Amino acid sequence: MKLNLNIEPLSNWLQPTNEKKPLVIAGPCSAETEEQLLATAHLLAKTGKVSALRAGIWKPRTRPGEFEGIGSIGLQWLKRAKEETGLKTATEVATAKHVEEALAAGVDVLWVGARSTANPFTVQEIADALKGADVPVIVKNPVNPDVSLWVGALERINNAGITKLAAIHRGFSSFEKTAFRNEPMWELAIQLKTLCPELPMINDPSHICGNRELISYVSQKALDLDMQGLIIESHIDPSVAWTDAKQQVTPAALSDLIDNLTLRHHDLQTPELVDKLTELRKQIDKLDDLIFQKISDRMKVAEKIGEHKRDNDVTILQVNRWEEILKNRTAYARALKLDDTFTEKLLELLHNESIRRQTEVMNTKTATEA
Ligand SMILES: C=C(O[C@@H]1C=C(C(=O)O)C=C[C@H]1O)C(=O)O
Repeated sequence: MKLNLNIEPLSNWLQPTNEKKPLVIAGPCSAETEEQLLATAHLLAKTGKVSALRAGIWKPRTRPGEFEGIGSIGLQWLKRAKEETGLKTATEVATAKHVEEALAAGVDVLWVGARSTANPFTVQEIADALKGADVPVIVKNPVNPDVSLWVGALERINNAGITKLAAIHRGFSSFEKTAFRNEPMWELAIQLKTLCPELPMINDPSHICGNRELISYVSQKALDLDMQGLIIESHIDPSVAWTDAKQQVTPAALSDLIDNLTLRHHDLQTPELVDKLTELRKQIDKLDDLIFQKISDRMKVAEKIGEHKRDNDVTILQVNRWEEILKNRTAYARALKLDDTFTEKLLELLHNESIRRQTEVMNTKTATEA
């Protein structure tokens, strides 16, 4: 399936400040005071590495009673920051009223937050308010790992006539506690990119990481996955930030971080390098064929086991055997330098398919019964 969006290239509305560096949108999680926003904006502009200033004006907070954003007054601060620094401005909108006010105040880029993307009513309300406007909109992934909701939100906004469109990958809520605040689940960003290769994708390492330490690793990985830009939270003094203090970086730290990122080419630069890649890809093609032949052989044996079980009234699932396979194969694969998690996922896929095939066999009548 391909996703048919009518979109303009990112370069039509936002460009990196330097072609050797990624596109960067940066700024505080929240606009707190006019002084904080202007001081941060000036330092960010001075780095020469930032194309747009981000700041939350209306903040969706999980629990009531926390700082819920400075509100409409912040739009005037953004306007002033833009006049003084020349940086474009970006803020989150979650209601029709936010859209109207942000457009009236001349905000350059609007983004739809993860909680809004998860709710089609909210996205439709935002889309309706955007009708007739020629403003860039970036849509964060939904909080839950569901690419359809992300796609649906992009379609609703695009159907409202917005062609300056991009996606933000900010990671997904997960039940498991990991090193990340939001699990990157890179495979979902890859899925969206595969559905719509022309859709610009911007990574949000601040919200994926939840702490400063991992930001450069996640940023580099995003660039290596061919994402076009980064949106990074930066505060003049993160230690006193009213929101997300742990994940914000100073403008100076942001500047160092960008200096240390490598922007790789999308394509190889010479015919010799292309030939080398083609040769290696031929090897991959052959190996993939062999893998699938072996998987097919394995499934045929599983079906024979299924027939044997059917003829002798034995259950398909045999937990002891399954556990033995998991243990032995993981050890075998580990010795071959394969990652345990990868091996377990692969074995689970094989086991599920083996069970599905045996279920079919079980429920097929034998020649004598028919
Ligand atoms: C094939 C069998 O049936 C099931 C499938 C297995 C497999 O595909 O390896 C292992 C154990 C069973 O849950 C079996 O019993 O050996």
